[in-house]
Amino acid sequence: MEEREIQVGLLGLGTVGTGVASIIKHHQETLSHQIGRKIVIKRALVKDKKKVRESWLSNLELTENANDIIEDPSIEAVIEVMGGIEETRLLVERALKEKKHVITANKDLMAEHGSTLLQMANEQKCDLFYEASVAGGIPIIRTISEGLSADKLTKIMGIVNGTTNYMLTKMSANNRTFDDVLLEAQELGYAEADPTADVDGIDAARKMAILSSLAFSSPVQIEDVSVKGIRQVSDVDLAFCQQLGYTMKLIGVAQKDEGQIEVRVEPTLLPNAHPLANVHNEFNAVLVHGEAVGETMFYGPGAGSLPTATAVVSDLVAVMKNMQRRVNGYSYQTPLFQSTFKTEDEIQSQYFIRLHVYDRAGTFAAVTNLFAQHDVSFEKLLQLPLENQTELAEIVLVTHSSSVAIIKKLLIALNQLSAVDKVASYYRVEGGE
Ligand SMILES: NC(=O)C1=CN([C@@H]2O[C@H](COP(=O)(O)OP(=O)(O)OC[C@H]3O[C@@H](n4cnc5c(N)ncnc54)[C@H](OP(=O)(O)O)[C@@H]3O)[C@@H](O)[C@H]2O)C=CC1
Ligand SMILES: N[C@@H](CC=O)C(=O)O
Repeated sequence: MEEREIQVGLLGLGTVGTGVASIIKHHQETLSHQIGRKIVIKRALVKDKKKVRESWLSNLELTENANDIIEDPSIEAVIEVMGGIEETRLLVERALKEKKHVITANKDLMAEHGSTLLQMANEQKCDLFYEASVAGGIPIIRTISEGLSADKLTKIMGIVNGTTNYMLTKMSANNRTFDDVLLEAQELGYAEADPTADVDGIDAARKMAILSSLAFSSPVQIEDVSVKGIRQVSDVDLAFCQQLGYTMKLIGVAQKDEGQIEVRVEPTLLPNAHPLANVHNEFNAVLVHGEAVGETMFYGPGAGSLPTATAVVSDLVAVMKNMQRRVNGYSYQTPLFQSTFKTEDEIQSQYFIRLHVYDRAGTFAAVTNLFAQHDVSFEKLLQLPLENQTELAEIVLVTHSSSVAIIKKLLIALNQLSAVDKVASYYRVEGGE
């Protein structure tokens, strides 16, 4: 090994791993200019060495045995881009015990085991950085933990999953089907190996747990996040959204109010003029609100090989700068305060509600009476015959802000009303009042 080299081990050489290798190869000059050392990938762990890979990767030494990286004393930093939780956790723990710095893009791992791993890294005087785990190429973790560290953050609201944003964009603008656009997002390398986590909102929920833990200095677990994915979003919902002047996005919201936290992820309607309504395809954006700074917004590609790899390699640069200063082991702040979580009675929200009703005299009056009984007022409204049906019609409305608990009671009562066939769908509306 040349004296001015740093040897790193790659755990994984898929979409992100290949991007990391590419950046290290093509940006070597810029990187070594910053850190004074050349970065060399000593070895990459893969599942299947025989798999056909891009020809320029043929110089990389591949292994199917993680020990070849974890137990190699010449490797000073390990980049984990293989995904998964349990097997990966053991590898990361072993790497830290071997006093190797770790960089990971794995939000599943960090949302589940982040605090334990960070504590371990701290004890071992090793860095554990995870910028790529949230919002791909947007440096949002460093922004929250360093750039805005002087402020008291009160709200984070964002699009933090590239796959579902890509899907909703294509479904809304091009009338494409869910399965068709999901396949395309997989082919483009945006989706997880198992895309269930993307479409069911779990990936976004993990990212919101990571962001809110940092922003509010409180431990937020995945179980604390209320989650709904985009599976049930229909072309009819998207068409009504457009008619009423809204855009549907999978939105993550985390807010802290008088010590109480609320974190959720769900398909949400935004007025078309809302900044997040204009974030399309695989792009992500995060609005961060602080008491002193007011509102800030961060935008960029949320998934994909090179954007994500940029975050990973920037973490490696941070590790190497810390090595030069001998200050490794203090990766971002660790949660300090315990918080309580808000109940549905304490959360106020607007809702879009679509009903299938029996098309007869008195139906509309029965529906509006029920809204009045629950003290829920509404403004926007469409009432249309239901396609291919003689006896059913569709009522679409947007409520004014009400407590979520009351809206839920109203939805149950609507389902029981004889004038109503069913509540066809309902979504939260953000930024509308
Ligand atoms: N794709 C993206 O846009 C983003 C991904 N991430 C995260 O980055 C990580 C990697 O994602 P991505 O690159 O898309 O995943 P891929 O599925 O494309 O790549 C995974 C790589 O890890 C290897 N691997 C997987 N499991 C094992 C195992 N048990 N033993 C040895 N090698 C293994 C695979 O080997 P082989 O090549 O032989 O199959 C492959 O090289 C995940 O945690 C993901 O959530 C984060 C932000 C964005
Ligand atoms: N599957 C994820 C990849 C990046 O985290 C996404 O689509 O956002």
